[in-house]
Amino acid sequence: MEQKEMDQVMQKASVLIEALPYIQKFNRKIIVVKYGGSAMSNEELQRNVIKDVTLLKLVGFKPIIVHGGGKAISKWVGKVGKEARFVNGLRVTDEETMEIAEMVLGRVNKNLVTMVEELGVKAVGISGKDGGLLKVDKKYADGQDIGFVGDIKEVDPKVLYDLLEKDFLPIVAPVGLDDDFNTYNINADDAACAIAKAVGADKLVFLTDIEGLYKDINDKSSFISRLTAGQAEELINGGIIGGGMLPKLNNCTSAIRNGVNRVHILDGRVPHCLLLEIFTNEGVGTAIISDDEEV
Ligand SMILES: NC(=[NH2+])NCCC[C@H](N)C(=O)O
Repeated sequence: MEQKEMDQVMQKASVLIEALPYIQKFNRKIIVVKYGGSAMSNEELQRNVIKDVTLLKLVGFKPIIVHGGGKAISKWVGKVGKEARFVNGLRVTDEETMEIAEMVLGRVNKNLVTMVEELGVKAVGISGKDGGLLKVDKKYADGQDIGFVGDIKEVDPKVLYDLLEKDFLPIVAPVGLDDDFNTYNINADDAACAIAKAVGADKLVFLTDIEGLYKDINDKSSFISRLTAGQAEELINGGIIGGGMLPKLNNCTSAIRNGVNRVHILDGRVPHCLLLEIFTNEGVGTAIISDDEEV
C-alpha cells in the first residue's frame, strides 16, 4: 500500500476507534431525540436522521424519537382556508386546527416508522395519548386562551419501557389528553424534555435550525461547544439568550436538573450531526453537562 492510501485507511480506522468508548459507555442507555425543524424539510435529511438513530439502536443504545410536525401543519391549515395564528410562538389551536394537527402528526409519525422499518429495525409509532403517556393541562399564553395547547402535567412512561424492553424503537407524536379526555397539541421540545426526565434518559438531543449556542450571536467565534447547566443558567439570567432559544435552553437545564446526564443542541441541517456529536470527542454542537463534570 502506498503511504497516501495507508494514511487514508488509518484515518478511517481512527474515526471508528474514537467511537469505541462511547459505544461502550452508552450501551443500553436511553437517548431521547427531538426531531423537528429543517431536518424534516426534505427527504434526504429525513433519511439521514433516521439512519443515524437506527445506527444508534443497532450498536446497543435505546433511542426514542419525539417529533414535531415541521411545516406540514401550517400547510394543511392553510389548505382548508384557515390562517395560522401564533401567540408568543404558540399556535392558536381551535378544534379544527387540532383535528388537522393530529392528522398531520399521525401521518408524519407513520412515515418515520416506515423509514426505520425499511432499515430493518422494528419501530412503533404512538402519540402521547397511547398508554396514558402524556397528560396535560390547558396552557395559556400571557393569560390568553389559545385553544387546545397543552402543558404537560404528568408522564406515564410505562408504554415506552415496555416497547424498549421488547426492542422496539418508539416514535412519539406530541399529542396528549387532559383530565376530561380532550385532545391537545404539545410543543415537541417540551414533550421530548418531559419524556427524557420521566424515562431517566442518559441523553436528550435537540435537532434544531442553529449550530448551537453562542455567547454573542453576531460573533461566530464565540460558539460554545460545552457548558455546565449552571453556566447555562447564568447565560439565561444574564439575558444573553434571546428569542426561540430561551425556552429550549430552559428545557435543557431542567432536563439536567432532573437526572438527564447530557443534553445536546445540534444543527439538524448538518448531515449525520447525531453521529458526529455522539461518537466523537469534540462533537459538532453544544453539549450541556452537569455541574460536577469538567468543562
Ligand atoms: N459539543 C460537544 N462538545 N460534544 C461533546 C460530545 C462528547 C461525547 N461524544 C458525548 O456524546 O457525550
